[in-house]
Amino acid sequence: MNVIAGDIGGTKSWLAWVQADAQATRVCFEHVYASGEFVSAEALLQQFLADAQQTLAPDAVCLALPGPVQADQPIRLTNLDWTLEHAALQALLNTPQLFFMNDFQAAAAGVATLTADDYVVLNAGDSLRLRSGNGESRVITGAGTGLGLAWMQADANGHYQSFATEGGHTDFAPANAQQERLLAFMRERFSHVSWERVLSGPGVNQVYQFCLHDMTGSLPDELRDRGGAEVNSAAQAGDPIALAAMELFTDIYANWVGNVALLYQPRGGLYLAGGISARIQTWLQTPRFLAACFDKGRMAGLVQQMPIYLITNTRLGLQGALAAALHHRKTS
Ligand SMILES: Nc1ncnc2c1ncn2[C@@H]1O[C@H](COP(=O)(O)OP(=O)(O)OP(=O)(O)O)[C@@H](O)[C@H]1O
Repeated sequence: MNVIAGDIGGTKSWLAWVQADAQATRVCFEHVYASGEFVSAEALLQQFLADAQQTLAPDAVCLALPGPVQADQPIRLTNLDWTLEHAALQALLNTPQLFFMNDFQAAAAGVATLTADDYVVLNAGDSLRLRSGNGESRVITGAGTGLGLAWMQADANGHYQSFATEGGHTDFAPANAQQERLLAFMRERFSHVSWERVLSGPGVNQVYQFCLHDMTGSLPDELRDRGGAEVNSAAQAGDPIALAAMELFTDIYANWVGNVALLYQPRGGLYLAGGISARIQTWLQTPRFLAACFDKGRMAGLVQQMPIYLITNTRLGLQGALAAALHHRKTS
């Protein structure tokens, strides 16, 4: 059968046309598009159909979307000015089955497709004692254009079902005096300061601006617009303000990961994904990351038991959307 799988993001959209049978899957065409170059999902998919040059109609299409997904309702994306209408897209794609799912729910579904080369261990936790993932709950979170979070629970057959959340939009909580100053700085700019406002590409820029203001007392216009990639490379080049910003970002990322560990107790694994995580691998492997992650007072020992993995395979969301489409076809 012919399947289109897509991982739609605020920055990039990754689409693939795949042929699958009971034995194997074969990628016929795959491409990563810059989301901002398209006015709508329709425009993006029209371009994809033209590029893929397939003659048959797809039997199923699964699109992973950044934002809350509710059946039978138009879907507004969180960090992209697109609204997706199920019926209109289904007609455009000429498919009998079009599924929408949350992007981190898809990333969660993609965890089952990973091999040992696709992730690194940040904290071994009790995974060896528990023989990792044997029916234990798992959770996946990560910073990209936004901050995603989904959790997974194994069913009676050992197949992990994934569940979306909008946890990235919960209230940011500062863990120390410096972070309290950051919160005050951000409250002047946003009516609601969520974890995503801090832990995302735009968030790296906010943290950098805060450090600039906090350390020098001024905020020159020419230094305001430094994106995640620019701040990260300036830090590596030794820029003291960018360095302070990346350290603060790493601490706050760790605080969030520690919170997620306490909320879900994911003894099957706490996975980090998202476009930023793999790109800041060196920061996540510094001792300060785990130190801040475990800094949970009387519950520090509990957080230490959770295995924490950094996923380095950037194709995760696409693989998850494809796995979900194939599983759905099999069970429907
Ligand atoms: N080297 C880097 N260091 C830190 N941040 C980076 C780096 N390169 C890119 N980014 C940030 O990563 C973000 C893009 O993340 P990602 O690739 O996950 O995009 P996306 O899949 O479109 O996002 P989402 O699914 O969250 O909407 C951008 O905001 C960018 O600023």
